[in-house]
Amino acid sequence: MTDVLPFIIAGLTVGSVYALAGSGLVLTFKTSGIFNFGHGALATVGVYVFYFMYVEEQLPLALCLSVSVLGVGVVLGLLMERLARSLATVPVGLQVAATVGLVLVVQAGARLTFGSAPLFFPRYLPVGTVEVAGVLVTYEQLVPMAVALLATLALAVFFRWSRLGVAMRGVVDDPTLLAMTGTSPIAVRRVAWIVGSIFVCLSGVLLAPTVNLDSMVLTLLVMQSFGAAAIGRFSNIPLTYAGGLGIGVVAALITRYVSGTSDYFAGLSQSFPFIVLLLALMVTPRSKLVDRRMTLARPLQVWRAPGRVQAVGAAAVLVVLATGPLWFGARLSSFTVALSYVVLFLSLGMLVKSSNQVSLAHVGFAATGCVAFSVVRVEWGLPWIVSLVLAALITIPIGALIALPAIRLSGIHLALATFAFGLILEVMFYNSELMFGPSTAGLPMPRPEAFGLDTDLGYYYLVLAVVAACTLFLVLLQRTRLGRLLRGLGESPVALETSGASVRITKLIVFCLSSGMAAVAGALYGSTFTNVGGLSFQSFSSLILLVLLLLMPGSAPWYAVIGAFALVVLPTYLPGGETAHHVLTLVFGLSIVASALQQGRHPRLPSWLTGFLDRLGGRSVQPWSEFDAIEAATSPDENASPARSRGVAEPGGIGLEVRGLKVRFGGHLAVDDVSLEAPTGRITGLIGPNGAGKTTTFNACSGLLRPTAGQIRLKGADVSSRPPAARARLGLGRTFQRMQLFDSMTVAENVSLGREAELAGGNFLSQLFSKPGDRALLEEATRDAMRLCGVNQLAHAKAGDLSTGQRRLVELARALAGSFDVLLLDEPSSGLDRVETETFGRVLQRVVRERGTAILLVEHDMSLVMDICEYIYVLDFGELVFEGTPAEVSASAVVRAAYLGADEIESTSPPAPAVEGARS
Ligand SMILES: Nc1ncnc2c1ncn2[C@@H]1O[C@H](COP(=O)(O)OP(=O)(O)OP(=O)(O)O)[C@@H](O)[C@H]1O
Repeated sequence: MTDVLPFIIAGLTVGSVYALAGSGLVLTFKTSGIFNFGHGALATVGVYVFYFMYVEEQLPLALCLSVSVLGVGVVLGLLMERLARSLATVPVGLQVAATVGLVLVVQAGARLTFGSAPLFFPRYLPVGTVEVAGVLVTYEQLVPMAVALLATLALAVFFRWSRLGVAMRGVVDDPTLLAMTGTSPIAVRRVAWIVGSIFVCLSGVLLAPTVNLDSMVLTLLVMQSFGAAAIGRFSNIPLTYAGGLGIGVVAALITRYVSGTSDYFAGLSQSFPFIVLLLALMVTPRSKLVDRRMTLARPLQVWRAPGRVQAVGAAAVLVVLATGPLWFGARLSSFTVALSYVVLFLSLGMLVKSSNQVSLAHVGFAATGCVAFSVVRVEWGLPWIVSLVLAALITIPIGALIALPAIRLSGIHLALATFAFGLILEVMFYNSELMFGPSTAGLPMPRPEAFGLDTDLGYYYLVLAVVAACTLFLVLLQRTRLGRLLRGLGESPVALETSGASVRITKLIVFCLSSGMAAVAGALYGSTFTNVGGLSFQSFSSLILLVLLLLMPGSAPWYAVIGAFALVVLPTYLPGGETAHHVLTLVFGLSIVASALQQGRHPRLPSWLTGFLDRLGGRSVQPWSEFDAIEAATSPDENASPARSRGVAEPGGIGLEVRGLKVRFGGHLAVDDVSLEAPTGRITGLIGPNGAGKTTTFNACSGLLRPTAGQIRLKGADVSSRPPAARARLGLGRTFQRMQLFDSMTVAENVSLGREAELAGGNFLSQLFSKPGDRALLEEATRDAMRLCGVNQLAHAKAGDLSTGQRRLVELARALAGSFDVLLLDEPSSGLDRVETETFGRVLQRVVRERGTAILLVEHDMSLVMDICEYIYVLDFGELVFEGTPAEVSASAVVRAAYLGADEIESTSPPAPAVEGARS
């Protein structure tokens, strides 16, 4: 025992620091919904301030501690709250990039101010020991333990008993409600950020004496607290504390008993917190890993130059690059490296820009590709180009491996999982025989020998050719079904899924393609040099790549070209060597933070220029903005056929059946034993006041949430355990109360994707390739659905530019383009005026009459409900309180009580004629 105890105590000490930092992280994530990848950078600021005051200025310890922990904590907390407010509405990639930007700013700022060499950090805690169970424990070990314990206890007490603490819990559950009680959610979050920043600064100052002062090392050490936060499911502070201690102790025991037993385990202790992070993300139920952001991001609208202009631009760039060696001089290899980075940026952009998924493991994929290439080329002796292709193919299964958590995870949790994967790969495997090996010489990366391609010049042209091929591949991919699915996935995965495409398959495919392309980049990069080692592929570089990717303007391949040259070539032209490099890093970091504060908007090109380029490229300016779009949008074409492929269903046949549905959110029963039917050829209403459980019922029917009990049957078959896409393919379509459109796509593309998602389905091949005849089918379905809803004249307008009423019609058209037998329409008329609503009602009646579709309609517009519904169910507080014909519902006192409240109904005499107009 006395042998193990010192390791346990050392583990508890480090674990206490993780616990402290992790608790600060959880506190801020819990209250703001923003996960701070720059958490370690905040600690680093505190530590440098402490160093400056204590070592350089030799000020009293108490003052140094107060300023570096409390003072810096308060200032950083205030700044972070401001940044977090802007991040609440930006896509997750930019959210991650902005907080990573903080790391770049702090790292570059520290190096510019204090130099690049690690600084000696003095021990400032009292020297002495106490004996515990026969083992001497130093004060330096005891103090972090005591501080972390006291801080966590104080936080728990604060949460439990103080008014502000209760408000902090409230701000997570319902910020609007909190605001109504007179407490400002912003003020509450500000306090949370201040407390979180103080915690992490404290953890940094406690950790610093155990390592030499280096901004990168310290930042990464504090990042180890992510594992503790994951154990606390990013929301539970006591569990995070326990997780931090547990990780610290197990890591120390690994150092004692495992690390020395094999080369493969040498990095196990260091990567253990990230292994815990990855495992916790994989085993935590998906429902617990919620996106805590208050407002969901809408994708940013970007102007794209017409195809012809882009082609001319591409040809011009190609000519410049092809003639470049005439003037590159000694920088030729930098340009070759930049070209390999173009491929790396393109591969990351495919994920982040196209499908809104964040990977922080891309440099790891590049490293894997590099190693695979070397093995195939050197050990198997295969030709260069074959080795390049095989490097991609070998890396793809690794991409698929990381895509497995990706399938479950989304948003910030996916970013965390890939971050952990990249770090584990680096720390545990880079130096093993499996990858680059223990020697610093690294792996041989021979170039092709023929045609002078082994010279620097020849190899440059070879890489240029591969880059051109990859770019062409990506451009063509955007025009394929998979390209459209990826855009849909990026903008509204829910819409894609409820239209019939299995987004799991789409995610898997894109991860595989993207990792394969990153492998190509790694091999191209490696062959630029004769030998390459793991140091060239530090996983932290993946974070910088993300920052650059999101800073760069334009669509593929422009952002990749600009990003690669800004990262690799630009520094070679700047005077000042290392200093210039740090200044550039500082600029990148500050720019991404500034961009986040601007909600990710890049400065727009002047409209005269975009107009000129549009005309030059032959892009006709769409008339939709000039004519009265609303009028056009509400003139359904009576001749349009309600497109469908399943034939007309018999009226009164079995459509949707809900049996004994119960949905519980925590302690709240949102839907309580609801049973209803929506037969074919009928519009069935589902009404009830706000919060009655209507949308929850829809979500349970379409498979977006798992009910606590009950059964959903579609056309007689039990679909309760089927995922949303499978239900859609079986004939269940829907629209959403909070509209789910593909905002950067045109109306025609939106509507068409409604049907194409169904054709793509849940099969790899059908997601990758269209069948002959699909195109004609799509065109017909799209045209008919748009004409039916009167949005055909808006066909080329971007969905994101339309009014709410027009967007509702586009969403309906998208649902009608699908071949659904049952349609769930969630408040489809909200945003339409009276005339539009009546027209809308006629469209629905026509669809039901001519297609035999079953429609279940949730509506607050009672005149529309009474006009078009044949049968109505009424929900109140999750329970079905009435059902009947419109006349029976109008006459029902129970229904009026539900809408007006029981007290009011008693005093309303005689009973009101109808619930008409009852709106919430
Ligand atoms: N994800 C969730 N987590 C916790 N509670 C939820 C969640 N979704 C809904 N609720 C709660 O369930 C209840 C029913 O909500 P639901 O959105 O289904 O009502 P609704 O009838 O559609 O209301 P509205 O007419 O305002 O759309 C409400 O009390 C709501 O706050």
